[in-house]
Amino acid sequence: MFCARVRVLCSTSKFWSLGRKQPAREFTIAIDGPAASGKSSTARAVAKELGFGYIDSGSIYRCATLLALRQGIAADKIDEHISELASLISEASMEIRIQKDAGRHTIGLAAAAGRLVVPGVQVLLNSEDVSKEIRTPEVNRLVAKVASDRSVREAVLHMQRALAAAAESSSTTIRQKGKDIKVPGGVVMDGRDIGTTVFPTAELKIYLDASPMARAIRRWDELSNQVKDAAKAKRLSNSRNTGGAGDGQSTKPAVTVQADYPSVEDIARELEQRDYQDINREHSPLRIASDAVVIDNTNLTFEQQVYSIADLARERMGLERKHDD
Ligand SMILES: Nc1ncnc2c1ncn2[C@@H]1O[C@H](COP(=O)(O)OP(=O)(O)O)[C@@H](O)[C@H]1O
Ligand SMILES: Nc1ccn([C@H]2C[C@H](O)[C@@H](COP(=O)(O)OP(=O)(O)O)O2)c(=O)n1
Repeated sequence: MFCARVRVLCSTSKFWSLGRKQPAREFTIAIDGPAASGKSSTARAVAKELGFGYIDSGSIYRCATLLALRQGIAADKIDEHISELASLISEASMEIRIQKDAGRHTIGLAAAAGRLVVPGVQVLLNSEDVSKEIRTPEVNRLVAKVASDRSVREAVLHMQRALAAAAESSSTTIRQKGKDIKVPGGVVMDGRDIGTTVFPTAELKIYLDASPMARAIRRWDELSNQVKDAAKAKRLSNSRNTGGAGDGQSTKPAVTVQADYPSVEDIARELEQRDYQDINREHSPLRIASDAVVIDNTNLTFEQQVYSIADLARERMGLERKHDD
């Protein structure tokens, strides 16, 4: 059930090299910020609100990291194998599929979003669904290191721009106050350097932030929901295999929810380390673009942040705001 689908085959697509002129765009929203500040969930919901395309640029760096892990490249050997890795990325095909409905894995997200629809995203690397594999602790640990290399960033930049060009929605006309108004098509992309490097002329740049503890707690909530979900699925499959549905006849012990996910403090440490690497790297570090609107969502609801960004975009497109503050 997909409402949008983009595919980029790196080796055959038309690319734009670093520094060359960007393709003309209608309306681009760049959302940057530190890890777990709410970028991707917000970007997906804003894209859905405005009928725009969406690209999660972090997933491209995560795919690059997965390629490195699968090649057996050790974390401390990345530098030695970087040109091999950059050509693997250039030869890879990647597809980002936007799902209409929030899937099982987004239960926490759906709760946070209230009545907002937050589409899920499926990521395909060389036609294989790697949506889950790119979010494992191994990838989390290595991704900032992989993303710090210039040749990797150059290969990913080509992919980002090509994916965005393919994902951009086309313009439509609406009737407002008796007048026909052109609504531009567009794309929302989230990451670390979208407003500074990838789309420096984006029509709207948002820098999303939240306190380190709020971010760690949100990630912990996500993990604990995933673990509970997995345990529930296992319980269901066990009860199916034993022919009962929790009827007390089963000889197998009930599956208990294992606390095999990290503590909030562990997550806070991991986020802090990754932020440090992203902020202090030489190439395209995480920075607040001078013309970005900074939103600290520590005390905002998910809906508040999505609606305020969507309304800011509407204002800049010459449209009426839809939500009152
Ligand atoms: N304002 C908010 N209040 C509470 N939870 C939020 C808010 N914004 C985002 N979240 C939740 O925070 C978690 C991390 O968000 P995510 O979009 O994955 O961040 P990022 O892409 O920056 O890593 C998700 O579970 C999301 O639903
Ligand atoms: N435009 C981007 C997007 C992500 N990155 C890097 C930096 C991050 O540590 C990793 C993973 O990004 P991702 O957005 O998936 O990470 P979080 O969801 O915030 O935990 O990729 C980047 O350097 N530039």
